[in-house]
Amino acid sequence: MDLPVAFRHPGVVGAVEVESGNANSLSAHATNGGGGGVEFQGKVGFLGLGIMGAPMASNLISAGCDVTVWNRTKSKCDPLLSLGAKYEPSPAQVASSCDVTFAMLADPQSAAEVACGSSGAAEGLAPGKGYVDVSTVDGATSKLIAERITSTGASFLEAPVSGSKKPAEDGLLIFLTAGDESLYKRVAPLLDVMGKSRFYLGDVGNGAAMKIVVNMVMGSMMVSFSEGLLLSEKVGLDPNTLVEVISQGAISAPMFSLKGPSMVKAAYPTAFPLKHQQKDMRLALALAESVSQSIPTVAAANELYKAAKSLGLSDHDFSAVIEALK
Ligand SMILES: NC(=O)C1=CN([C@@H]2O[C@H](COP(=O)(O)OP(=O)(O)OC[C@H]3O[C@@H](n4cnc5c(N)ncnc54)[C@H](OP(=O)(O)O)[C@@H]3O)[C@@H](O)[C@H]2O)C=CC1
Ligand SMILES: O=CCCC(=O)O
Repeated sequence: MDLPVAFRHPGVVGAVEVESGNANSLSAHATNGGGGGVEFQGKVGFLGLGIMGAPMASNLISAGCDVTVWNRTKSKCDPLLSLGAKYEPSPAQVASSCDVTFAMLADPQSAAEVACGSSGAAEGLAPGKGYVDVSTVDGATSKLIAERITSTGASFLEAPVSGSKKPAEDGLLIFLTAGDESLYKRVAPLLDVMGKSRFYLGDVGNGAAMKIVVNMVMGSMMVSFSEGLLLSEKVGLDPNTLVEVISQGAISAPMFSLKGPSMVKAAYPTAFPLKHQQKDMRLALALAESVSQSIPTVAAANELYKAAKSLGLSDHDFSAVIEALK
């Protein structure tokens, strides 16, 4: 297996061992909002313009890329078209008119349908083209998509992202890539427009697995934090003070400081939809089952996300899981 490659733009502080930024990424970021300068020759397709896809595509346009978009609900293309994007009426037509096509879809089913279904991207792909799936899916789905894409002669990279709505808007996502390494190198300047760091993890499935493990930790942390907020309040403490105390200690995490104050007010403005977090807990449980790894905390947390979904909170932020404990 290839060694993981870590990259981070200079000046971004983080916990991982990293290489210094390269000229490509700097030029791409330097031109954000100004146009021109991204060291990528060719047309870029973008399929799926939800909470994440829209700002990611928008950043590519702002960096001067020639972007063509498609979304199942066509009206979501309009803001991108007003920024200068082109439109094609199917994933196949986007893939056929572009050199590299990105896809940011809701779940394994939609990612497979958009890539492999009728009028799906594969129908428009050919040798020399690339397909980069940035959705969060399981490894089996990613491998199925990879097989269909590569059967056309095109190359495939999975590249799920860590980071939510705001990092997507700010071009500060973390890409967890795996698959065709030459495609990885070819799209690196584009990943650097949309993200602050990128990891190359080897064979298809490794990026998906890394993303699922990260999100299962996040989902369990959110449940534990929710329990703490409610318990502190029940015993007469101010939960806002708990948020402040946590922020100063060893378990400090941006997620707690960012979401805690609104959770105390029972407000859950959507950055990461709860239904997607529950999907990721489900994918984590299946991944763990496949290697007989016990993850009882994730199993318990998943039950709360399921309960929150049945309370009608699917499209709220995943921090709304606290409601299932009330
Ligand atoms: N939000 C976040 O913080 C993060 C999300 N992710 C992952 O990124 C992916 C996208 O998330 P996000 O943008 O938040 O999700 P959204 O729910 O906002 O967007 C989902 C996208 O998938 C499309 N879609 C859903 N079903 C189908 C289908 N059957 N056929 C075609 N298109 C379909 C939607 O189209 P339409 O507009 O027509 O509904 C929309 O473009 C998910 O896998 C999620 O887990 C990863 C990191 C962070
Ligand atoms: O998949 C969603 C991840 C959200 C985040 O990393 O903040």
